[in-house]
Amino acid sequence: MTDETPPLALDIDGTLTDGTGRLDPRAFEYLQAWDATVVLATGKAFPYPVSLSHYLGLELTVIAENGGVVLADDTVSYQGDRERAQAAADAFVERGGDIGWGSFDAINEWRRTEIAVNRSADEELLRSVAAEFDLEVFDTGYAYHVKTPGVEKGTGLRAVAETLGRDPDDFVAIGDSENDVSTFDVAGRSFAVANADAAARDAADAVVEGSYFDGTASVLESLADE
Ligand SMILES: O=C(O)COP(=O)(O)O
Ligand SMILES: [Mg+2]
Repeated sequence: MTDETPPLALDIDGTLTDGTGRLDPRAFEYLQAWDATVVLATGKAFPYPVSLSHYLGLELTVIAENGGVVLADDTVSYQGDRERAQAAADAFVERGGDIGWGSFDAINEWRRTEIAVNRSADEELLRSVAAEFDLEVFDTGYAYHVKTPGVEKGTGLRAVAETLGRDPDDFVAIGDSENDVSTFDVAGRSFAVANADAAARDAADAVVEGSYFDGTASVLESLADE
């Protein structure tokens, strides 16, 4: 490795997981050995990336809820209107929609800034109700996220970089879906894994050959060889 190891901004679902949604065990090996900041940047609620960072032995530098929650250097900030998202979700259910996570909703229980809906839901109805509440819907391939427009992982990455005293351009981003497009725009270099959706593929500097963590591992290996 010639240059300094670059800091990473990594999506979780579809990027650190395998095709069945489970965390690829190699993620532990690669990320524990990474000699620079690793930011987990996810659509999942705050506790998920915090727990994962904790058990990876990483500093808690986290972007959760698609940029709704940002934690760096022991400072947390929240962006996005959960109450408005909740009102939209309630209206969606009133009109016959189903949030779809069952009776204990672990997906939204700790969510502070948006609402996530199972992809089995009626997408057309969800999008029209969200629009009535001036909210947008992101489809990550894992959930529909009913969120405040302008709240994005990329804005979160800018905030993290500033807190850490780094240039956002120093970061290498890897992801798989439309909620990673803003991260790709902010980071200096960006890679979509082969399972990525069209939005992520178009926004990335490069689309790698491997899917899921195979693709991510190939990027990390090539960065380590630079
Ligand atoms: O929670 C989701 O829908 C997707 O999560 P991700 O951003 O880590 O892929
Ligand atoms: Mg993803």
